[in-house]
Amino acid sequence: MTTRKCLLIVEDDAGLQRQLRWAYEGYDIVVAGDREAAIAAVRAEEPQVVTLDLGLPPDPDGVSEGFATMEAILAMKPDTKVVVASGHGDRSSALRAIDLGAWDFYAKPIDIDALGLIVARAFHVHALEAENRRLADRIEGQAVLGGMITAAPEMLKVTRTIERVAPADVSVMLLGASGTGKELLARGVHDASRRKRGNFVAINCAAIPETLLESELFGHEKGAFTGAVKTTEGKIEQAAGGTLFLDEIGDVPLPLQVKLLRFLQERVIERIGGRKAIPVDTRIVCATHQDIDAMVADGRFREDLYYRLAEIVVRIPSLSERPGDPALLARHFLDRHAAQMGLGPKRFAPDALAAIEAWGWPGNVRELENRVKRAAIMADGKAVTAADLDLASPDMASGPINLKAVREAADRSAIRSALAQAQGNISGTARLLGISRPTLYDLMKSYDLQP
Ligand SMILES: Nc1ncnc2c1ncn2[C@@H]1O[C@H](COP(=O)(O)OP(=O)(O)OP(=O)(O)O)[C@@H](O)[C@H]1O
Repeated sequence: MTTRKCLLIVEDDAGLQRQLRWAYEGYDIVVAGDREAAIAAVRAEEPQVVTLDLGLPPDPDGVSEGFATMEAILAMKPDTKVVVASGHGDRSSALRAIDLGAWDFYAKPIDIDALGLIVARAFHVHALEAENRRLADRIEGQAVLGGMITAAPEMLKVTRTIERVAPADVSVMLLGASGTGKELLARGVHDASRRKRGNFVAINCAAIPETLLESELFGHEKGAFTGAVKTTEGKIEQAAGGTLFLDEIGDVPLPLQVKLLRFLQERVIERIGGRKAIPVDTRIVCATHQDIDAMVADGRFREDLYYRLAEIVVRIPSLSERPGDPALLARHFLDRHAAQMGLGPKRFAPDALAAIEAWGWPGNVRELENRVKRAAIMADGKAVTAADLDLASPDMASGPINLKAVREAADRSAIRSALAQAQGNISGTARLLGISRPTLYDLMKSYDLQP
């Protein structure tokens, strides 16, 4: 299905209206001369992209009507890409417009070719975002792994595997780096199994001192050791009829591995200080970020326990191995945290999205969520920038980075700073950068930068 592309031109100058109406090919063009007509056109035609002159009647020399029109359009259809026209040298209104949610701006007098590029890119991004939302809705709609957001084929394969093995009551071992979503997937196993009405109990074996881990897992009888003032069930018993998630299984010490193996073989436990074997029906899902095969090979992890725990092994790709997921997840977290903290709608500035895709995400989804949450609070206006995410210099990123994106970011930042120093003068900017004017024009065109 091809969607009709509709462009709304909001312009009060009749001459410019005529010029712009014929400047584009491939779009349905609608023209409005004031706020009321613009709002009516948005309601009736639902244009994906709007070019908006800020100086509209009754305030043709000011910006108040233009901003009021933009706010009304974005309140009605927040996904609309509004491209704002700023008067000669009026960069402060342009920046204010971006802050209030405009997609981009162009400087008057109009260069039809440059504006055509901005409009084409706005349609393209609008279509991509609509597709992203459609995918996210489809995935969020899946009951089984309800909280899992992904559109990457590598991860969708993982979620399909989880859905298939969940009802089979086999033990599952999840292998993946920290913050890749292992606990979320373990919950997914539980929720998709016949045990979903039972408890899901999680324990991080690396976070509990060795001396306490046995009691945490197996429980103890009253008086079993100093401080054991009452009989206490361990996590395995608490998860009876449900699922126990053993995170960082590689950190379980060897003596405790023996006890765990006995439970898995005989399905009974003995509390510390207890004399009787208690039958317990608990399913185990475990996870580790360590190289468990190597641990088995050099005797740090029992091979017999490994085979009991790893009837099914699922490898979870790191975030950098899931193309498109960083941006998809970032938008999801931004919407969620902005709403939770009552900050009003927020969106990412183009430099933020480029930085998100370029970053290596060594801390995976957890790092992404933390950065986005912090950035939602730090951002001054509606637009969250790369600096708010603390990702201003992708060349400092650890892990795999995208060289093209790094070069582009460096080019953009050098051109912006030279433009500012030369106060928008093209010859002066080219001189500062040590390049010719035509080269500067080409670069500005390809990066959509305005003087
Ligand atoms: N695909 C995803 N969609 C939405 N949220 C996710 C996704 N993956 C992870 N998260 C969220 O990211 C955070 C980290 O995920 P989780 O705790 O499951 O990772 P983990 O691999 O178990 O980490 P660790 O090994 O450090 O314990 C959680 O808040 C989780 O809800």
